Amino acid sequence: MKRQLILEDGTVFLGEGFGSDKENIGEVVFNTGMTGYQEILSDPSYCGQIVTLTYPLIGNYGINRDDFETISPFIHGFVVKEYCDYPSNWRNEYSIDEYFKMKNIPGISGIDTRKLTRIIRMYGTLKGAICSADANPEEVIAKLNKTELQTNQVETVSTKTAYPSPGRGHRVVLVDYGMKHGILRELNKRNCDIVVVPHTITAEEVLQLKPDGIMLSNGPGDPKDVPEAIEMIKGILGKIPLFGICLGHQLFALASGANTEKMKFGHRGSNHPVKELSTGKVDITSQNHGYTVTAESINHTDLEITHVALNDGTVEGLKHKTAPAFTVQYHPEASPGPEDANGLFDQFLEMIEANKKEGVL
Ligand SMILES: NC(=O)CC[C@H](N)C(=O)O
Repeated sequence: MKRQLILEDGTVFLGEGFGSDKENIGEVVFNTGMTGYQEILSDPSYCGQIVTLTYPLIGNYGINRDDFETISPFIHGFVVKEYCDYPSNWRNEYSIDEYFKMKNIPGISGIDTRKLTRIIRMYGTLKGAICSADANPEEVIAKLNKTELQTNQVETVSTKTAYPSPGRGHRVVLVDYGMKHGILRELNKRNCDIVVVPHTITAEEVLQLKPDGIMLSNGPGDPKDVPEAIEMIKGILGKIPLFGICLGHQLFALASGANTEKMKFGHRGSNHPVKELSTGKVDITSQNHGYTVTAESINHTDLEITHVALNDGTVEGLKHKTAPAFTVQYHPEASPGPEDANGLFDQFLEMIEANKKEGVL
């Protein structure tokens, strides 16, 4: 079935539909990862976005039971060059087409994704619609120009109630702003006694759980749209060791008095080099973000930049000068992508242990 991808700048692409035949609007972003489409389509940080993949062949290993990053995806659409309807892999359970039909997500194939990516790089991320082939482009463009994109994505994706993921190790409160399962897997692997909590949790409620540490998860949207989270972080900063990833990193920066800004087209892919300033060590990292912490805004805070992106020099890691707290813009849990930065979870646990010892003395 023919379908269209229409962008707010007036570009119209004609392609073949797969998945749901629903019409969807979203912010069109590109991801340069060569594998890992299942983790990408199920990462809640893409809530409200239409993702195009620059790797040209998508779907060849299907969808399996084990690689999801959330139970139900929040992505608004998938745009690919060549779609494979006959996946071949021993773990394969569904084709993307079958899976997207179940989850009511539209996909479009046969698109020149290289051209689309160049448009996004020139223009910046822009609004787009996946719609039927007989939709009138002018009407769709007018609608795109009128439509305000969602700003309550964290509320949409965060858990509504707290739940435990018990272990015998350190008690970690994991705030779910749109948490990827990869973060939970890493903490489980290290035997943490985890309580996953909603984004609305207050500082008092966090402290009542008597945690040894707090983790701020990744999540969708603009960090400035989650003021309750910024307040909570201000209330616990310095009281318990803190580790934040991606949106968690941005929220930590805002709570510490720094600023964030929207990037032109963001970082989304599995091979972003990041340098640790204290050692000069470079990690290849998995990334997915459209906002960044403004480097100059750090000067007036108690924060220190620990990591920078080698591609564009943007802030990739922060630590507090006095409180036990550090955060990264990239994804040490990978899923998908390289595991170079996985040791940051161990650093978090070492920080918890050091903090406990200090408490005893
Ligand atoms: N993966 C994330 O947590 C993304 C953070 C934020 N939504 C951004 O786009 O920058």
